[in-house]
Amino acid sequence: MAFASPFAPEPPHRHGVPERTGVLVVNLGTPESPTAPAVRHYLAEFLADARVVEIPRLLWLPILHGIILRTRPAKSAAKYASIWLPEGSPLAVWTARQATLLQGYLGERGSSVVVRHAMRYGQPSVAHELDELKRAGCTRILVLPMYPQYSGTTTASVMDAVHAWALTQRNLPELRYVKQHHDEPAYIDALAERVQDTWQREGRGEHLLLSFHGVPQRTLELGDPYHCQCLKTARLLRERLGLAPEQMSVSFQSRFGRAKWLEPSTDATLKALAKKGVKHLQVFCPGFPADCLETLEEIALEGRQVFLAEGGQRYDHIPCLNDHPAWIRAMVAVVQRHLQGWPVTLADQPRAADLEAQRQRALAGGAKG
Ligand SMILES: C=CC1=C(C)c2cc3[nH]c(cc4nc(cc5[nH]c(cc1n2)c(C)c5CCC(=O)O)C(CCC(=O)O)=C4C)c(C)c3C=C
Ligand SMILES: [Fe+2]
Ligand SMILES: [Fe+2]
Repeated sequence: MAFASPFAPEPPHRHGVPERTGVLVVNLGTPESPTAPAVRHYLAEFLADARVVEIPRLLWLPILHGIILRTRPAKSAAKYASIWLPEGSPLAVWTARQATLLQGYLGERGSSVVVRHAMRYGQPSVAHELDELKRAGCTRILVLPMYPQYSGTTTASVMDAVHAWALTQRNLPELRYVKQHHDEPAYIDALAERVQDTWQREGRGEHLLLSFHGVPQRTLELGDPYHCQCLKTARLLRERLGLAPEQMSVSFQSRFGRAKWLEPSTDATLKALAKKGVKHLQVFCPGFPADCLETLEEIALEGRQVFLAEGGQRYDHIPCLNDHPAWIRAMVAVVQRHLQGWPVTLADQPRAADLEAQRQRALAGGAKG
């Protein structure tokens, strides 16, 4: 008698079908709507991940379900409502668009590379998108987390989700990961272009603040390289922009819970800069490839109020990389470096003049929103 197999059945072998390579762009995830129930559903999955909150489950789950998920969703939902786009959550809109553009730059569908995107928490799930890549004939898959700086709290959790899917597969694809790209020259170039775009439009501020998402201080003490990688990104960007050390600061935002998080906090830094007499401040978030709640609400809205209340006069939030062509080129560079050794046929390297046209075509054809 046959018993149920833990491994998914495979389609019959197909001979002569060209093998393809998949690229899976993965970001954090975001609620389906800016409502308390949707935010509760999202936070329940996100904050139950032991990579994210490193407290023994027996202690943490009662706090999560008994306190956090009863109080936080309504407050967070109001914040989400203040930044929601007609097409949906900014994080979802930008991530989908980035994947579409990356596909456009790597070659249109039908070339040997297939690009899809997934969310670590919520939809489209990592498992579903890996199934789709396999169904599309991908026998090799490169996973590209949208976290330039590696952290056990984020990047490793994306890897966990891939491994959980792999446990269900009989015929595994070859798997590779982009672990980090915090010092990739094309990423630093894209960050610099983003800042320079704002300098051209608004003039150069007196000071540039780089705000990265925070993590508990303890993760640094336990060997997480995140803090170090943030500082390296910041130094490379400062050198690339030709700024002196005293013209730029680094801070960490979005503290959660009572434990000590990385310092200095963005909030305290905004106050300190205003008190020191900085009148025109520009704030940028190099660790977030896509604008999201943490950049549009916490930095662009709340941060401005904090700075102006302490005596600052001009505050510019520099948008995240989003669909900036220099960022899509940087994604291409990162992917190409990681595809080495795999038999990939990319579309002919597009001429610079064709890139913008291709970008517009990709946007018109495929992007959500
Ligand atoms: C509870 C601990 C948290 C850790 C550790 C953490 C690390 C971390 N997060 C990002 C990127 C993003 N976080 C976002 C939202 C968000 N983050 C936490 C908590 C931790 N993050 C919460 C509770 C939330 C939800 C919003 C809220 O209720 O405040 C987002 C934005 C999501 C969106 O929908 O727009 C991003 C992106 C990184 C890079 C990181 C560690 C390096
Ligand atoms: Fe976060
Ligand atoms: Fe926040």
